[in-house]
Amino acid sequence: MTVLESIIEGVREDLAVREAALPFPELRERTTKVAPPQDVMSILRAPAVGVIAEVKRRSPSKGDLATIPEPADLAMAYEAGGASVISVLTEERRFGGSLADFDAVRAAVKIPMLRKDFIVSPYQVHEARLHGADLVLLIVAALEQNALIALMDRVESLGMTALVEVHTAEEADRALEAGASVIGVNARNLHTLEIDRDVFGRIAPGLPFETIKIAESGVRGPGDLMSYAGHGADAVLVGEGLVTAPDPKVAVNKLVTAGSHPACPRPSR
Ligand SMILES: O=C(O)c1ccccc1NCC(=O)[C@H](O)[C@H](O)COP(=O)(O)O
Repeated sequence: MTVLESIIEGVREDLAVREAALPFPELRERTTKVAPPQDVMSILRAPAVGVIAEVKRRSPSKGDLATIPEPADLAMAYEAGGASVISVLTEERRFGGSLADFDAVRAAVKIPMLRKDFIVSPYQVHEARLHGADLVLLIVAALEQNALIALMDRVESLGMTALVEVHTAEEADRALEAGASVIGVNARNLHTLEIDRDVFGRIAPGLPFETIKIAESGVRGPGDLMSYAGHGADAVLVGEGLVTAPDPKVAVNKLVTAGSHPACPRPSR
């Protein structure tokens, strides 16, 4: 079993417990009463290379990264530093995240939020909306094509934006066939956990110019952002490099400053 398969096994077990506690029809009903999501596309289309700053306590590849006793404080630092979007990992077993973290951050920041999890069921999409998500991650490697299409439809029908994650050219083709308008190219292979920062440069230039392109993982400083920008990134998604920084607000701001610097290559759109 690969790392991704084992994560998903745990996700399905935890999901069954939540579904038993709050049946889907009741969840769906509650979702209709939440304030509408923000327009993430216009934010991601801004001329500067944006920063999606992630709340990430630990990971299968690195173990414990940061304790993050108050996710809201970290998220407010990210927002003050100029982040465009906050990503909160809600997977509990491997990443130490939760929907309670998501709620705490949602209550503290105004900018759009991404639910970062291993989404395999419409139930999780409605949960994301109920908790105030604007953007939902869908990982192509974790989904059959029909499921990917159905989950994208579900995300969009709730007014949210799907960030469709790929790691190979074949997965990028599947994302495009499914109609993805925001594609994240993850440098991390979720089966082996190896990071290859060159993957973005191999895949992103082949995507349609109107597709929003997000470079995920392995950003440790402005140099990595500039390099991804050179291959057409509209935004970078950063976890470890921010949660382990001595001052996350300063660390985000260095990336944001690099992304808006005149010397930073801009997406050709
Ligand atoms: O981070 C991991 O080890 C990991 C392992 C298996 C599946 C997903 C994983 N991470 C999710 C992410 O893609 C990252 O949290 C995100 O792209 C930020 O990466 P980084 O800046 O390198 O922390």
